[in-house]
Amino acid sequence: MSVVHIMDHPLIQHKISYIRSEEVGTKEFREVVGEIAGLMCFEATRDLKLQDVKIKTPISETVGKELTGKKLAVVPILRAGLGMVDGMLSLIPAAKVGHIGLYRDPETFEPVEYYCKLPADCDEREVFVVDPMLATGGSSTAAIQMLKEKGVKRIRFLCIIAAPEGVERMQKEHPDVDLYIGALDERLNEHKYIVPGLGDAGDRIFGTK
Ligand SMILES: O=P(O)(O)OC[C@H]1O[C@H](OP(=O)(O)OP(=O)(O)O)[C@H](O)[C@@H]1O
Ligand SMILES: O=c1cc[nH]c(=O)[nH]1
Ligand SMILES: [Mg+2]
Repeated sequence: MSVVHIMDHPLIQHKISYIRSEEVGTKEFREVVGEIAGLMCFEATRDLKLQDVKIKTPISETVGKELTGKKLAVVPILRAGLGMVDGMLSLIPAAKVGHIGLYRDPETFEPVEYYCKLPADCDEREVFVVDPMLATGGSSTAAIQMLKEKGVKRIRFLCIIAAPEGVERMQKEHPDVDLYIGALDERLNEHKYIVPGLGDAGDRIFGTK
């Protein structure tokens, strides 16, 4: 069964409360989403593997630590996931970036695929899938399935707000994918929006409504 990490860092909680407000405009919303993504990246990379490295400082020789193991990739689910990419890359700048385009059909709530471009060696990388919202779980489970079909073996999923329904579906369909969740909300409404949530993350990041 996957591990569900709910972020308890005060800065993450504070920033999430801030962007929930309908009074926060596009510029600030986008900036703070990026900041939250950076802080969540810090938490989601805690278990990356290290190896010893010899270093000569201006004072003496010593042994330090450096990252080892698989290379990394960040894969945003378009559009809203794009808002998390720069924050992730500010901590893991050598990561490659793939894109998966999905939108949720407003009638059926099923994900519709419209784009997929991944690093050629993505099957050799640890992949961080990012999307601010995990609602029914349709989009994230589909994106992760697409990555698995390309041979990706180690996947983590990061979202800023999740509904219990989405978490349950992710754990059922992808029990090998650990979840990093900024805040776990109450439920979905009749339109499958997260309550209390923050509205439509893509529209708020790009100012399309
Ligand atoms: O868990 P689900 O029920 O699938 O809902 C979550 C999805 O819905 C939103 O995307 P949306 O379809 O609004 O596309 P957008 O990012 O282009 O706005 C969100 O960014 C997720 O991708
Ligand atoms: O609450 C929700 C649900 C799906 N997508 C969003 O952007 N927000
Ligand atoms: Mg949207």
